[in-house]
Amino acid sequence: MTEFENEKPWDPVEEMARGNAMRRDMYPAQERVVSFVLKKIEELKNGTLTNGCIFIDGPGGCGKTYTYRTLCYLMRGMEIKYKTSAWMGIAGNLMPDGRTMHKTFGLPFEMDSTSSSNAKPNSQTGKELIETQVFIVDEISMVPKYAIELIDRKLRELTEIDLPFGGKIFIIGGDFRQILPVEKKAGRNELIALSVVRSNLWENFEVFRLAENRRVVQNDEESRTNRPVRENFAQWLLKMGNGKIPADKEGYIKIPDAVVSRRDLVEEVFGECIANKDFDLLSRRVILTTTNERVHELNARVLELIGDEEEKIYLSVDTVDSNEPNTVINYPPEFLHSYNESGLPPHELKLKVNSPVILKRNLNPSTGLCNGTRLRVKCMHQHLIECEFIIGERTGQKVLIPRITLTSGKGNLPFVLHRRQFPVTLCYAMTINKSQGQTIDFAGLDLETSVFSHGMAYVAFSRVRAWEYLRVKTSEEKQGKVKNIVWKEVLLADDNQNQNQTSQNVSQTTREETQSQRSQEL
Ligand SMILES: Nc1ncnc2c1ncn2[C@@H]1O[C@H](COP(=O)(O)OP(=O)(O)OP(=O)(O)O)[C@@H](O)[C@H]1O
Repeated sequence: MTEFENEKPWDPVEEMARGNAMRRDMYPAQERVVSFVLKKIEELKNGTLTNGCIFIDGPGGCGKTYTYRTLCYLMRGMEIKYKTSAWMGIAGNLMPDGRTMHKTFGLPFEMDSTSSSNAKPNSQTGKELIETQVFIVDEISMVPKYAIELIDRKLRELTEIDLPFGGKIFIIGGDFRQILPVEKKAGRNELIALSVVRSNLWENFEVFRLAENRRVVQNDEESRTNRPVRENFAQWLLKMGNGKIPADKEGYIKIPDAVVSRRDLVEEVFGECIANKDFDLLSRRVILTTTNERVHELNARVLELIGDEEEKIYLSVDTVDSNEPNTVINYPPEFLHSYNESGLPPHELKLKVNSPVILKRNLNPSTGLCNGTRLRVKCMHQHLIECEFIIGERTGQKVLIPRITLTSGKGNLPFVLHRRQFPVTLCYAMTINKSQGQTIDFAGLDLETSVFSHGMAYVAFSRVRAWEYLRVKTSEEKQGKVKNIVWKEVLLADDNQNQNQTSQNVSQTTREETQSQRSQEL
């Protein structure tokens, strides 16, 4: 049920009370965002709004989602029509009525500067976009600027109002210390150019900063007793994200000794859970690594270690869709079955009861089944897999996963491959890129092969709430050090300024080292 469906399941008075209760608990920077948005809503209502663009900058855990949720409840109370979305379904799912941006704005899957949305004035999407007064878009660092520019053009066209985003209130939030838009084969300059901060629209956004990490210092007993250590972790993460931790000339930074793994990482992360058959604990632990090949290796190894649990192998049906009549001859089934790409489940899907799996497609975002949702296998049938949610509000809730037909990504093969399979893969391990937006109880970071892009190390370290939930495997050569790539051009001006102040203290060497790191990446 969304904002636009007839029978709203909420009562505006209750929602207003809920929003106000959350608002009372806000820290001052969050409150400033809410007051500003409410002022903009007043301007919108009395027809004086000329620019409703707002950016909420917040490192992970600083309460962006909490702020969006508060705003949504207040807007429900005020009967203001809003839409919440994110680039990835998993992030959209954390907000009330959250959807993917593709669904919300009718975006095409492949985009460039000339792309257009399929939302026509008379279509359902078009009508809803016209009616919407406030948009909230999360995880903005992953969004290519073309998407935002396309939305701006579409809203101007639909509303016939020549103001940014057609005179709507357009709130974006995120953290540019995190991974940037993913674009195959794009280098540093191209990725930076793709970022929303490089769009002409960027200058319209009023910037608000949230800087208190509320995830690491929650109001529970554990956080209260460990508060100084937790705060130290939050500050270290921020310094890492801003590129303020001194690095050696290859860009490697020292990490605290206590988190360095000196044993086999798989043993260290999963050994005890496997020995105790504690599958609940096990499924909430994940090893994060840099490449898909390494993910497959690690998943296979952990599955092997889990002794005699019931196992099933599901084989996919792979077919080719091409106008080229010889395709089937050129590409025999063995070749199709051997094909793997990150968006597809494998041909041979080997699962055990209690294995954690991750969804590869948005099956039903409104029920929490998004690309990136983590589940635990409970029962394996021939045509269905029974799973339960591992984390979040739905923990323990049961769901049935059917087989579906998935299609290979555009341009990856000279033809389109259709694979009929359960849309899941094992997730004892996942790539750091895939983990963006996930909260993980305990993470092993497999950084023997170093990270290769902006924000990867920061995303990996910031998935957990405290130092004690991390184990990091570094390379033999760089014992106790990990590579930290920070492209300062995408950070906001103040972060760079603070950085400059700090780096004056840190010494000239750091700057030279960063320069050398940059030239290496280029
Ligand atoms: N003012 C607040 N009062 C109480 N709890 C809060 C407040 N702000 C945030 N929190 C809690 O802190 C935790 C982190 O907040 P939240 O998920 O909103 O952060 P975030 O910035 O969206 O993080 P991420 O970018 O990693 O998703 C959540 O459990 C949230 O409920």
